[in-house]
Amino acid sequence: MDNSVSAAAAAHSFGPADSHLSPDLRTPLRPDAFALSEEEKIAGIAEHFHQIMQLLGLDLTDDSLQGTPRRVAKMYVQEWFRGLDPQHRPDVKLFENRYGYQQMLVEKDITVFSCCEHHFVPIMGKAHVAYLPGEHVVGLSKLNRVVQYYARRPQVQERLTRQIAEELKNSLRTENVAVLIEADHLCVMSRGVNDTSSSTLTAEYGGVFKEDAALRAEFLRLLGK
Ligand SMILES: Nc1nc2c(ncn2[C@@H]2O[C@H](COP(=O)(O)OP(=O)(O)OP(=O)(O)O)[C@@H](O)[C@H]2O)c(=O)[nH]1
Ligand SMILES: [Zn+2]
Repeated sequence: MDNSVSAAAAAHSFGPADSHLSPDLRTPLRPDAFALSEEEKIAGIAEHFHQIMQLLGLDLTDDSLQGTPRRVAKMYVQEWFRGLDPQHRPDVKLFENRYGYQQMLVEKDITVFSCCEHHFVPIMGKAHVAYLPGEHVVGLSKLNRVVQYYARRPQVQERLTRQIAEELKNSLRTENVAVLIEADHLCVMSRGVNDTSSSTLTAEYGGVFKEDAALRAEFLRLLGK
């Protein structure tokens, strides 16, 4: 590795990528993943995407195509893969449970827009998350933000599901968390096996959700499943 890159990586104030997650759940990132600035990443990706388009035989002087390499690069860095950067990790603040609410809270139909790490095409679907409040409750939007943060990375659905569950367990300070994701994979729909009707369901249950079949059934009933 180039010395200047490793020095910059070492200076990143967030430490090793995903160090707050169990090693088997971390997205595979190199130690120098954050050594380049956002603009340096965009410029580099645009250059490479320009090359891809050239190789496809496209005329990059065409008005409509000219801006595409930079458009794609910005989309990757600022939107599709913004969840790789720990600076975007949501700050999940807890509040004292003054309401004495002890039942399951479900946040359902959270939009999942992710990217298949095998083919770099979209994964689109819904996440449903639930937890049992103890002494603390969380601002509802933080549940959506946690889902979005981990979705905005190259992913497989199994890892995405477990990353969200582990983050919620840690930040909500309870094991009593459930995550269910139903999603369509464009790599299955638009190429290869070309199946437009199948979809993928994954679930992770912690604490009481893992032990209590009736609670899981109640979760699924609240989701209308
Ligand atoms: N487990 C898992 N597999 C996924 C996910 N997204 C895509 N895949 C699969 O990853 C596999 C990659 O397999 P390969 O055989 O290397 O790729 P491929 O030749 O493009 O496979 P086909 O899609 O069958 O044409 C495919 O079966 C994909 O359907 C995911 O989120 N989880
Ligand atoms: Zn794929």
